[in-house]
Amino acid sequence: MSQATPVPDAPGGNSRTVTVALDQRSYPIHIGAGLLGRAAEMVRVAGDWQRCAVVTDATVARLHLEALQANLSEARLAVDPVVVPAGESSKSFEQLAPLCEALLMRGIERGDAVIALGGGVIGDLAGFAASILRRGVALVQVPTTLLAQVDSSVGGKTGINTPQGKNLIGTFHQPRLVIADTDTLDTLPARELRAGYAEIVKYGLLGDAQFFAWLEENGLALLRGDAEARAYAIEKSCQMKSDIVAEDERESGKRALLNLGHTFGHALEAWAGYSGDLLHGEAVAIGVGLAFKLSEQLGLCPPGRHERVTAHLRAVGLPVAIGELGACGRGIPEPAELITHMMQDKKVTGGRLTFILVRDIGDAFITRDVAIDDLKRLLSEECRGP
Ligand SMILES: NC(=O)c1ccc[n+]([C@@H]2O[C@H](COP(=O)([O-])OP(=O)(O)OC[C@H]3O[C@@H](n4cnc5c(N)ncnc54)[C@H](O)[C@@H]3O)[C@@H](O)[C@H]2O)c1
Ligand SMILES: O=C(O)C(=O)C[C@@H](O)[C@H](O)[C@H](O)COP(=O)(O)O
Ligand SMILES: [Zn+2]
Repeated sequence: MSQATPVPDAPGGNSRTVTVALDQRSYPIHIGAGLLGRAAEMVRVAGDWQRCAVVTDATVARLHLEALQANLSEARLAVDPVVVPAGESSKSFEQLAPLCEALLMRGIERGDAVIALGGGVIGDLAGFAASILRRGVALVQVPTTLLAQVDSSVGGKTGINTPQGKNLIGTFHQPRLVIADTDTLDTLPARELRAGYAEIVKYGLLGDAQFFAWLEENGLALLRGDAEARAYAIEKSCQMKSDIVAEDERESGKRALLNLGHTFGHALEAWAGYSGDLLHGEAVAIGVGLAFKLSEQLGLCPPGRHERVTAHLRAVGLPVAIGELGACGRGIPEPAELITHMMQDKKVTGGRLTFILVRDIGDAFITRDVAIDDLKRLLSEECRGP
């Protein structure tokens, strides 16, 4: 279990700390209110860095950069921040090159750190830049979306998208510290909160039926701002992800469970052109629904589970079926188009697709045994519209 490794000092107060246990590269995830204004003390404990360059997006810069930058400046750690445009399209070669050059221009050396302040887009992009800058500089993740606090800031996957597919160019580069200030979620739009919630539901579905049942009871309160429910769900999600990453850092086996819903979801995002029409978490929600539907159709999972899972996702306002995509104005994808995108998935081996399917709620498994005809049957039913 990841809790076993000694943790660098926790910030105290009402915050909670989860540790990702990776021997010498273990790191803490601090979760709590008001942590942005105390970041420098945590940064000082995590590493002996001379300077820290904050990378953020334009929206987060407007809302949350000042609190972090002022605190780093007081501790004489700050250089000028680098601000990139907000949105998924920034996870691109077009943004990566100027970002790397901007970091070099600010004199970021091997003994310095990059701080990713923002959602998963900034975490993945700045994390990738940190991993290749001078062949690797330290990374601190300061996630400001629910999705980033429960998922993308943890585990070290970094990367960018290309027309060929999601995250096909990237690295594993673990952060040295994660600071999840739950106050930042107060400014997050409801749609973004729901998208992050989809990844929380994913944890229950892949490995903890009781957690899913808790979400059925408490999910709406969490989304409406219940601080205790939020903190619990963030900690629980980080703990589940940390345990898996500690066992299988580079996804040679078990880590692929974290991809539940993503084989479908990433194909849908590529089809939507990485636009704001379909958020990552929304694509994952649809993908999770499809994983349960396929599992039921193949007789791998008892009947009724797809209904229960999609009922909950629908109740919190997430899409659960490809047919619902018609509403975003792009029409509905063709099954063949989706299969072409799916064939670019990083889990494809020897030309065979890998799926994360389920025996039940809380019991996911990895399989290469889905026949292409079964997939085609599912998609041709799904791509018909409502
Ligand atoms: N590396 C991983 O393990 C991992 C895991 C899951 C998802 N991801 C990636 O994460 C990305 C999605 O991340 P995301 O959902 O955080 O999207 P995002 O980073 O685009 O953030 C969503 C939107 O919210 C805005 N925003 C961020 N914080 C805010 C705040 N506190 N208040 C108001 N607005 C705020 C952003 O400017 C953006 O417009 C995808 O690219 C996905 O592939 C990576
Ligand atoms: O950390 C992981 O491992 C995950 O799979 C988490 C996913 O939620 C995330 O979207 C990840 O970026 C997908 O990874 P990929 O390797 O399929 O690109
Ligand atoms: Zn994801």
